[in-house]
Amino acid sequence: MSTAFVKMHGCGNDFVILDERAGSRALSPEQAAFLANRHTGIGCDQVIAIQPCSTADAFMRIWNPDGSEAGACGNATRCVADILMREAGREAVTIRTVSGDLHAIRGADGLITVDMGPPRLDWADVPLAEPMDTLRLGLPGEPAAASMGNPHATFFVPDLDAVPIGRLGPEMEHHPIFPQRANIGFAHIINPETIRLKVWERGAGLTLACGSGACATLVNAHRRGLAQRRAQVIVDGGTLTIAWRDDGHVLMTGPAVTAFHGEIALPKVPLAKVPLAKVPAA
Ligand SMILES: N[C@H](CCC[C@H](N)C(=O)O)C(=O)O
Repeated sequence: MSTAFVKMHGCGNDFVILDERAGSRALSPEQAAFLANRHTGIGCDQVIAIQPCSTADAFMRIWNPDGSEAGACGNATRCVADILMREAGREAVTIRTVSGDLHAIRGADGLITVDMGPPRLDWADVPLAEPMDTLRLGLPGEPAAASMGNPHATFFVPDLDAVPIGRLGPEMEHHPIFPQRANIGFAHIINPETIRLKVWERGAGLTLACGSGACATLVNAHRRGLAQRRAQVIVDGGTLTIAWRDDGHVLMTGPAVTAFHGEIALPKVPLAKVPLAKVPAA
């Protein structure tokens, strides 16, 4: 029996999105890894399931290519919002995730703004393995840390292209200070309203964009006095506008693009652990 999906991306951060509202399928981690694999499956940075929800427009689940589940995915949230808005003929929807309800609106320019909620800045909420100042972790490079419903560390660097991300990324992703691992952002402050960012994503590797990473980076940059409360975050796949509102909520604005629709036969039996596609050294 084949399964319909839609392939979408936000600034090149790409997704396979399954609509489970007709009948819950509850993907296994192995099936998610199969779908995400760029050699043996469809290929994407995250697999997304849209599921029924009685008190929001839909529930959204997020899997990384290694089969791990995540509590936030900014770029995919815009894509799911686009689907729901088009279906309902509305320009505003609410998507529930394990980290809370996310309100999305479409602007006159067609870009989608998601209220990603407030950042979590206490060490226990990132989470970190021990009490620590999240503004400057006691690690080489002194990254800042924040959660947007998923853990992020931000390294501020003078020259982004000189950073050995292929080595530092996985090293920090798996550092024991991050009991749930972490997404590792490398940010260069061009000016207080413009930041260039690359993210080694937890469970996915280097991606062309990371929406929750852009939010965490703006928050951490402002906390360090390096950026205003609103900035353009330039990622390899495009530009996101991030604003940390005075009420503490972080707004992320950017595109949501449909690449194609398709069908695939989902293997029923648990698959042997699908090898993570080798992430090209940065
Ligand atoms: N790898 C992330 C999930 C996807 C985040 C990213 N694609 C975004 O747009 O926020 C994690 O494990 O927390």
